[in-house]
Amino acid sequence: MSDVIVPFERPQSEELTGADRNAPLNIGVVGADGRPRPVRVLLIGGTTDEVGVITGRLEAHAQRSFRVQATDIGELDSATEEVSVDLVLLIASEVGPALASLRILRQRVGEFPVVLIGEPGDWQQRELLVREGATELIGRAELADPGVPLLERAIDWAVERHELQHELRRAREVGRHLAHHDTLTNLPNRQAFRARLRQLLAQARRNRRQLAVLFLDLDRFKHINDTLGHAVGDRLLQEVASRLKSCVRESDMAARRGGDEFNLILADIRRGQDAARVARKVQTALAKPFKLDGAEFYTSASIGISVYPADGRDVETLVKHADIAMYQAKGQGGGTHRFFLPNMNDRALERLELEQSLRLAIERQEFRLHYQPRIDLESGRITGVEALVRWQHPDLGTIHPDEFIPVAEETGLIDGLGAWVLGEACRQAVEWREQGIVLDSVAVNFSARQFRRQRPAEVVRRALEKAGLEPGRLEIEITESAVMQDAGVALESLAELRALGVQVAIDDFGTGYSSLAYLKRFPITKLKIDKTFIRTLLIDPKDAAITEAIVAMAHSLGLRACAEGVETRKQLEFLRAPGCDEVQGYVFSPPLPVEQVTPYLSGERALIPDTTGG
Ligand SMILES: Nc1nc2c(ncn2[C@@H]2O[C@@H]3COP(=O)(O)O[C@H]4[C@@H](O)[C@H](n5cnc6c(=O)[nH]c(N)nc65)O[C@@H]4COP(=O)(O)O[C@H]3[C@H]2O)c(=O)[nH]1
Repeated sequence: MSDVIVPFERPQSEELTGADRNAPLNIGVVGADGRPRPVRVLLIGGTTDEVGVITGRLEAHAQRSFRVQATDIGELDSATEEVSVDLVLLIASEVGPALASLRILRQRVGEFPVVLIGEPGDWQQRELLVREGATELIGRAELADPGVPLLERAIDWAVERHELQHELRRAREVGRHLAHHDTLTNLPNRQAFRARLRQLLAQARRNRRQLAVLFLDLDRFKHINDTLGHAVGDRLLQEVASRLKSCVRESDMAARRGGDEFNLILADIRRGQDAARVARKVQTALAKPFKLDGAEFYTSASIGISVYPADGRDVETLVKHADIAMYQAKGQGGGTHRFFLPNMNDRALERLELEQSLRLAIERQEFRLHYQPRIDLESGRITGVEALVRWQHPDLGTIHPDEFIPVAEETGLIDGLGAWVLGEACRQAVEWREQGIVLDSVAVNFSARQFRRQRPAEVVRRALEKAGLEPGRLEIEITESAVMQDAGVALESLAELRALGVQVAIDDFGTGYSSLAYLKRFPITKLKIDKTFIRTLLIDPKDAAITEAIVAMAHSLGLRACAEGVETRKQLEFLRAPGCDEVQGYVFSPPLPVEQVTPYLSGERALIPDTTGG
């Protein structure tokens, strides 16, 4: 074996011209430092003269230098063991040895261009040689002719073709990667997740091991996306993806299903609690603030867990059950995990049925509004009513909002339903006015989603205009938790509502976590004390103290205080002392259909506090 080192800087060859000379032949020509390096050539076979001719011609090559190792065809086996080559020149006249050499080369050295220098055989033989790895074929006789730069061209073409093949392979790999990965987060996508889960299930079955599927949905993601824009939402998802990856082992998988939903596979767990540990780890990872665009965001996830084989033996069942468990976690307020339990299935089915009939209910106009009077505690006058929606289900009878508002919220059906409630309440207020019943205000509940939607004031303005109601006669009730979800954005929406002239009450006050700094700045008109405090007012001195404190705080902020859920005369009396302005509750009246409430509003019937409850 000889080793010929050819210096790198070569004068330009007169033989290679035009496109050939400038062709970008990079494979094997660029070293690790980014600088061109000699092309490593393995020259196999040939006579001493031929080896001499070839090395001479390579030395004279215009653009690159070559480092040639020559070996006999018979020594190929041992020669290729430790060489790394960029290009092979194989001299073999017979098809048999040429094919055998090509096969050895492919096995031992791998992928590289091969210029076969031999006797031109028939096309079938040529085809066979190409199939076995010959990139270019030239005749042995042509080597000797210095006037024809066939060898140089063959080398250039071989390298070029090899490079193209290489690029094609890479493009295919990229294509395959894209087909199996989510472009935003670069995590495996849903298809890849399913394929991997199928594979891991087969392994778990063989080895009698357990595995867990986690279904993860970010809490409040839609809110971030809606209010801060998709660009911030996307960056948050990317950051979440990388945190999720760091929570699982190499053998596990973190995948993105789409939107803000992710799946994890824990490939091998000893008991279910191992999955709970990972779920907690994920929550801890997500609890750290996300710094995007110079601002800090917080998110958490609702995680459902299903375990093979207890909760399912196939991909579909395990994913479905983890999804159901995730909904349960979400129902607990998010930021937590739940294991799948068999009875969750029934509840999930019920929910699905509810969702389906809720869609129909809107079309079939099965909703009615009931109105609960609100009374000024000092004068006993009815100041207004709160509109509360009821669903007259054709089979199930009256369904209360606590059962369907959350479903309507999650599915987005609240948009249509909320708009109907608002329009109907405004229309009714105008109808009462036309009957001579003038109320301070009619209150309408706005759900968190309705409020989050951009410009709730616009929806309200249109409803007022359509009904012909003065803005001051409408009160919008928004729960404390909905407002505090993103107090900064709420501040703007509330200001717009107030600018319209409508009144705004914070509902269920005391149950959420109000930032008093924000509360001070909110342009609201009323605080409604949650009925849970009123219920235990006379039993629990702490609730009594909280109620008094809320009334005092409302007054010092220049707001009215309204107590909800007042059921007894004693509660009513208690509320007088701190100067609570208004009350609402069964002690006066439950929410009533319009025909029953109207006589009270018109004064035709008097609203007398109920004494039966004590
Ligand atoms: N224990 C007790 N309860 C009393 C008493 N007086 C009234 N209530 C009930 O307390 C709830 C007060 O409404 P909320 O806090 O706004 O709570 C409402 C509100 O958050 C929501 N909701 C009702 N209608 C609508 C609507 O049109 N849109 C939206 N987004 N939410 C609505 O559903 C919740 C429940 O509504 P309802 O079932 O009508 O329940 C009503 C009412 O019937 C009492 O003395 N004792």
